[in-house]
This record gives sequence, structure tokens and C-alpha cells, in this order.
Amino acid sequence: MSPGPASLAAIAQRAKDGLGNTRSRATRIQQHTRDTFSPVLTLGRGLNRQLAWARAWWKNASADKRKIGAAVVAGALLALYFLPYAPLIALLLILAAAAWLGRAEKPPAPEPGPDPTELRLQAVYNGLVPHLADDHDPARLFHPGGTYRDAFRDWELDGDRITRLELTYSPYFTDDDPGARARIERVLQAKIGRGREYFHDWDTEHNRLTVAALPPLPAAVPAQQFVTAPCEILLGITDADSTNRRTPIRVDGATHQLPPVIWRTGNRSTDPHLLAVAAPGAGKSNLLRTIALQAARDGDIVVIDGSGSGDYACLAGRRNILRVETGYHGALETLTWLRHETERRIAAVTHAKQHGTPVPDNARRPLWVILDEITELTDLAAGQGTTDPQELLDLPLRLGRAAHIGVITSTRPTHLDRLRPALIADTHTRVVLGPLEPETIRTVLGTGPGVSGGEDMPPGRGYVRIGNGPVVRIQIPHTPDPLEEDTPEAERRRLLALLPHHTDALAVEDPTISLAKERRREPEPTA
Ligand SMILES: Nc1ncnc2c1ncn2[C@@H]1O[C@H](COP(=O)(O)OP(=O)(O)OP(=O)(O)O)[C@@H](O)[C@H]1O
Repeated sequence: MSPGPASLAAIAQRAKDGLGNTRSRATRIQQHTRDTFSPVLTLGRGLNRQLAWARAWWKNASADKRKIGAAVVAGALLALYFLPYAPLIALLLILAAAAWLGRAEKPPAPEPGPDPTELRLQAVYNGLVPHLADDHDPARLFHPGGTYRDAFRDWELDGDRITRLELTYSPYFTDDDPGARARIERVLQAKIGRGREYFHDWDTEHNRLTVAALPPLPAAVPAQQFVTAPCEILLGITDADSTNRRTPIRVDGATHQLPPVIWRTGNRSTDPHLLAVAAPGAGKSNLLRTIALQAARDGDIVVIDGSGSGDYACLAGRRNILRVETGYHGALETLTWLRHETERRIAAVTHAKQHGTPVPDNARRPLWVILDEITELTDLAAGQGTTDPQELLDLPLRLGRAAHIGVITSTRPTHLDRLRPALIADTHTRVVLGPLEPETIRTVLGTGPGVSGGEDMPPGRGYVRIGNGPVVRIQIPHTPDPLEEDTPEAERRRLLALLPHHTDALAVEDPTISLAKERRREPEPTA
């Protein structure tokens, strides 16, 4: 029977192992032999060199010199014959000379290779030369053939990665042009290292740019009862130096003091409405659920799910959740009601002011409208030739602050051009999630984040800008849909415990509530 492929492989492996063993044994024997016979080998080498020297001398010497040499050797031999111990001394001298000449010469020290740090910095410099070289610059900070030491002031490395770099550029560089800046930031991102976010700090006054690697934000911040004041909503976690505030947050069973992004809402806020822009899967629904859970503590909520995904079904029938709408006609009806509600509230506030009476509770209780994928409804309206639902939002957006109404909308980056100008003008709190084009980020936030390298953003990671404040990085807490089958049981139970209690006032079969997902009534959490 012929051996199978497995046994052939085993034989080949054994043969290979055997060959390898033989080779290493031979090397060991060779080294051992060389060590043992090292003195003899040294003497042999030295004698050889002496003979070679003598032969070369004889060959090159003139006839007279040869005669003199022969006479010296003859004289030396004669002296050896007559002097006592002379042969022994001569032999020792010859052997000593041979030992000296035969000693192993040390191999020349290898040429020191180029310093990898210098190579990296020079590569960054060379990459910047086409963009920063300027013939008008008297200092010629960047020029072909120049060295990085001309322009780089300071740098820090973590292993072989540059984590901080400070450079000076020509005063003629147009550092107020976002396009020119973006080009430099792209080059630096490509040269310094991908897969990591870098902050670019442009000191336009002194023509300096500092690039610093940003530490990653905590990826898994679970949804929980956040410690916030009334009318405050924690949107997520940011960098420690983006805020002075710290809030206790439980992550992996331990409480950490983390820097939060707090959105102040209510009638004292100048930014009571929010617009979130995110590509599918970047965590938009997760953000809206995070906001809804916090807003439901002390206000009423109406949810309109423009995409009909049923991502908010878990909120239906809960305390303070007035309605969860997924149908087009229901959405129109809800938005029409919202408009009237805005008018009613404004009338009540005006009346109270005119008569010097307190504003009634039903006109000052916070009311939130959460509209996921508003542009989907706009498309449907265009198809049916009816009113654009965005039009119905104009009044709540404009008077929302006085009427204690907050509008939270979301859309995809590809639908930005379908948003009504009024919606854009009145939503001053902006969130972008996921890896988006720098141009889109700038359009939504009104300015760039000054950070590059967010290509690998996990879901829930992005940037936020509240009003005219700075753009900061954000990681949204993880608030998965408890009705989603993929949600792990532990997460599901945790989320159900965070949801407001079921209300008996809202019948499960209420025909005004249309949900894409089949609703099942969850048991009240005991935790
Ligand atoms: N902040 C977060 N932390 C951790 N995981 C998150 C976070 N946000 C979202 N995810 C995960 O990313 C996935 C997509 O989230 P989500 O459904 O919220 O995205 P989306 O933008 O609403 O997508 P779509 O528009 O397709 O519904 C989910 O598996 C969700 O659990």
C-alpha cells in the first residue's frame, strides 16, 4: 500500500528535521574545533605571514640587497651555533612574532545606519515641501533638498511613531484658507501615521503648527442614569481638555470621573434644537434613544421615525412618551398637532405675561420632538404632492425656546441638501457621527474639527458643536434597542430598567400608535 499524503508529509518533515539537525551539529563541531586549535591556527597563520613577507622581500630586493640579506642570515645562523641557548631564544622570538602576526584581526565596526527618527522626520519634511516651499520666504524653511531641522522645532516619539510635532512655516503660507490647511493636514496624516487621530493646532500669529496624537476616547460607555441637572442632557464623553467638567460614569463595573458633553436645553438655552448627521450604521438611532431616555425624566416626548425602522418601538407606551409614529400620515398628523401645541403654549405664555400671572404648567412642561430621518418624510410628501412635513416644523423651531419645545432631528449626509433652510438655521446643536468627508463635517458643524485620521471611527464616535462653541470629539453612550434580537440579554435587561415605566393610560392596542416592529409588553424591570 502506498503511503498517503499525510504520511508522505510526515516523512518529508522528518527528513527536513534530520537535515536541519545534521547541519547544526556540523556547525557546533566546527566551532568547537576552531576554539580548541585556536593557538596552533594563530601560530600557523603568523608563520605563513612571516614566510610570505620574506618571500616578497627576496623577490623585490635588488641583487646587492639579496647578498646583504644572505650575509645577515648566515651571520645569524653562525651566532646561533656559538651562543648558548641562542637557538631556543631565536625559536621563541620567531614564535612570538608569528603569534603577533597571526592574531585574528577584529572585523571593522559596521558603519552606523541612519537614525530611524531622522529618516521619519525627514520623510515628513519632504512630504510637506511641495505644499510649504515658498521662494519668497527669506528663511527658506521648506525647500527641495532642505533638512527637517530647518523647519521642525520640536517632536516627540512613542517608539517609532511621531506623537507630537511642532513646525514653523513660511509667513506667506495662506493659513487662513481651509483648503490649504486641509492639504497640509492630509499630508501630515499620511506621513505621521494612519489609524490614529491627530489634532492640528494652527498658531497663525506665529506661523506655527503643532500636530499631536489624540488618545482614543473610551469606546464602550453604557447607557445609565447620568448625573445631570434638570434641562441638561449628556450627549457623550469627550477629551479631558475639552471641558472642565467631570461626571461619574460606570464603565465595566467601576465608576470613573469622565469629561461629559452636556447639552443645556430649556428656555434659557440659546441652542434648544439639535441636528444629527450620520451615515447608516454610525449610531444615529442610538444617539436619539440616549437623548430620549434622559429627556423623558422631566418632559414629554413625541417620536417620529421617518425611516419606519421601528428603532424606537421600545419607547411606546412608556410614561412621558406621548406618541411613537412610523407612518407618513401619522407623522403629518403629529406635526400638525405640534404646530397647534406651539401656538397654544405661546398664547398661554403671552397671556400670563400680560396679566402678570405664572405660566401654566401645561405650557412650560418640556416637550421634545424626536424626528429620525426627517428627509424620508419630505421625499414621501414630494411623491404624494402634499405639504413637506419640514414646513410644519418652522413654527416649533422658531418659537420652541419660548414654548419649551425642543426639536431633535437626524438625517444622512447624502440628504443634507433636502433640509429646509429654516431647519438648518434653527438647529444650533450639531452632531456628526462616523467617518464622514471633511467637507461634510465642515458643512454641518460650520467649521472643521481640526482633527484628522478618523477613518476607523467606531459607531457612536464623532464630533459635536453646541452653538458657536468649539468642535469637540464625542463618544455617544451605548443605548442599544432592547427589542432588537442581536442585543445581548444583559444589555436588554439594563436598557429595560432605564426605560420609563409603562403607562396604563396608553392602551397597547391604541390605533394612533403604529409601529413597524411587533410590540410586546416587557415585564417591568425589578432592578
Ligand atoms: N455609542 C455606541 N457605542 C457602541 N456601539 C454603538 C454605539 N452606537 C451604535 N452602536 C452600534 O452600532 C450599530 C448601529 O447603530 P444604530 O442602529 O444606532 O445606527 P444607525 O445610524 O441608526 O443605523 P441605521 O440608520 O442603519 O439604523 C448597532 O449595532 C449599535 O449597537
